[in-house]
Parts: sequence; C-alpha cells; structure tokens
Amino acid sequence: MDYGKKVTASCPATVANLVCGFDILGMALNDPQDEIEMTLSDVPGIRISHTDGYALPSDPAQNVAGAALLDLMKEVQEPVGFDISITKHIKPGSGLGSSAASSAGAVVAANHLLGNRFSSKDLVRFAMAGEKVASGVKHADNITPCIMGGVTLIRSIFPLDIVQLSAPPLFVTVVHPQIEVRTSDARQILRKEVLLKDAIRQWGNIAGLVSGFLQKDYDLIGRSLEDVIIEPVRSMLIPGFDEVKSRSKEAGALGGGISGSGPSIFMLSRESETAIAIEVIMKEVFQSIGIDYKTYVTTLNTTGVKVKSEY
Ligand SMILES: Nc1ncnc2c1ncn2[C@@H]1O[C@H](COP(=O)(O)OP(=O)(O)OP(=O)(O)O)[C@@H](O)[C@H]1O
Ligand SMILES: N[C@@H](CCO)C(=O)O
Repeated sequence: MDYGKKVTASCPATVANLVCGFDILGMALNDPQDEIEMTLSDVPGIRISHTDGYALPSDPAQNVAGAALLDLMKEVQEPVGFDISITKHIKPGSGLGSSAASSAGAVVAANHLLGNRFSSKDLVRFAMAGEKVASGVKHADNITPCIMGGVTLIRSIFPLDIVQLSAPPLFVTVVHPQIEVRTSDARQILRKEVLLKDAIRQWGNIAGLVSGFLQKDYDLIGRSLEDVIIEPVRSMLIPGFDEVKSRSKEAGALGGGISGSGPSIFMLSRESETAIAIEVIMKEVFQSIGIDYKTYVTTLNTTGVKVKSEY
C-alpha cells in the first residue's frame, strides 16, 4: 500500500439525458471541470475539505464524494483512509453533473491510489451511491460518461449494463442561468405515467439518436433531439428556454434542450462558428430577461476523469 501517495484528478461536467434519453443517455464535456486532490492514508476514514465557496458538507455520508468512497471501501480489505480536497468549477444544482463530477472523480482517484484494482463498471456502481445522496435516486447517466468519457448509454441499472457509443465530433454550447434547480425537485414534478403515443415517439427518438451517433449522421442526430415526455414539464422551470431553443435552431444548431435536470440548456452544433453564434443568442436572451448566466462553448470530452499528476 502506497500510504502518503497523492493524486490530482480533473472531473468533467456532463450532460445527462441528451434530450430524449431520460436517465439512460449522457455525454462528457471538456469544460467546465472540477479538480480533486486525494492522498492515501493509513489513518482509516474519509476527510473532505473544499477550496470552493459552495459550503458543501464535509461529512462523508453527506458529501457525494464521501458517499461514493464509503461504498468503494466496503470492498477494500486493507485498512485505508483518504484525505480529499475538492475544488468545484461546476456549480451544484446546475444540471451539468456537479454531483457526478465529485462522486466519479473520487472513486477514479481512489482506484488509482489502490493500484487500479476495480473496473470502470465497479466504479460506476460505487459512484451511484453519491447520486443517491444528491438526488434520492441511483442514476448513472452523469457518472458513466464522467468516468468513461464520450457518449454513454445505460441499458440497465440493475443489473448494470453500460454501452459506450462512438460519436462524431460535436461542439456544445451551454448556458447556465444562475438559478438553482435541485435534481430531487426536478424529479418530483414529473408525471409517473406516460401515454403510449408519447412513449412510441420517444423510443423512436432514442433509437434514432443512438443510430445517428453510431453512423455519424448529423441530420439524424438533429431530428432525434426531441423530448415529448420530460421537457414539456421541466422547461417551465427555466426562463428563456423556448426562445434559446428556437433561435439556436434557426442559427443552425442540430438541436438541444435541458441539460440533465436543468436549469442549464445545451445545444449541439457541427461547426464551431455555429456554436459561437448560439452563445451570442444565449447571452442576448438572458440579458433581455435580466437573469445572470454563464456560458460555455466546448466539445465532447473523450477521456472522462483524468488522473493528472502524482507526487
Ligand atoms: N461534492 C459535491 N458536489 C456537488 N454537490 C454535492 C456534493 N456533495 C453533496 N452535494 C449535494 O448534491 C446536490 C447537487 O446535486 P444535483 O444533482 O442537484 O445537481 P447537479 O449535479 O448540478 O445536477 P444534474 O445532476 O442535474 O446535472 C446539492 O444538494 C449538494 O449540496
Ligand atoms: N437523469 C437525471 C439527471 C440528473 O442529473 C434527471 O434528469 O433527473
């Protein structure tokens, strides 16, 4: 055991759902990313500190990074402890996978310190304990792309069945209105039943989107970015949503929608010029309604959590 060894990890933001794939599809982004510094200790326990100003809990059972590590530690026989310092650039409650970045980053960093004894699938399983703390439900559509990179499909959670999808190059424009929507709240307002005609349309879109990624067919991706089940309910929580979406599509976006449970909105483009034009539209919309915002123009992250250095 390498007690005293320290690693740093960068943990990408993620867009869950990808419009039509509620709880099953997600992609990782190159910007923003959190940072985690972790040291392996011979003093049992998990000690968490934050260098950011979000006042997140340091109790391991309440912090998603700690909850994920507690699950991992159940499968480690040797006495170990972890000292963790988290610097968040992904604001909690943003819809950009803030909680997933911490739970995924923590288990990837710990696995590195423990000699990479666990598989990526094991790490997703541990990190889901963090999502349970954040949203009350074990969902893997943020943590899986965060750990593995790229675009991922969760065919099943119990038992865990993950499919990594290839995808063509994509530009992603994101606007994060500075209001907080908690995933737990955004889940509670959803209807529990779905009309068959809506289900048929939705699974056509999911199949089309997956095929579009695999065949690198941008038009098919664009046509399939439609959500007739979740978006009509959740978009009411996001001022400016309809205008951002319609104007972005007029400007050439393939399509887009709510990122995760919101309030962030994301749009996919084939060309960087289109992605930049969409950022201008997003800024105009949120300036005109007087809500503070942050924007990102970025690309698909293909590596997932990266353990950057050790010393
Ligand atoms: N290390 C952590 N990082 C982020 N959130 C944390 C952390 N530890 C605990 N939390 C809690 O998790 C909640 C934020 O998670 P939530 O899922 O609501 O937001 P999100 O991850 O930005 O959104 P989404 O999952 O839709 O992308 C907050 O209640 C926050 O206090
Ligand atoms: N699939 C989840 C993602 C939340 O991050 C939801 O939309 O509630």
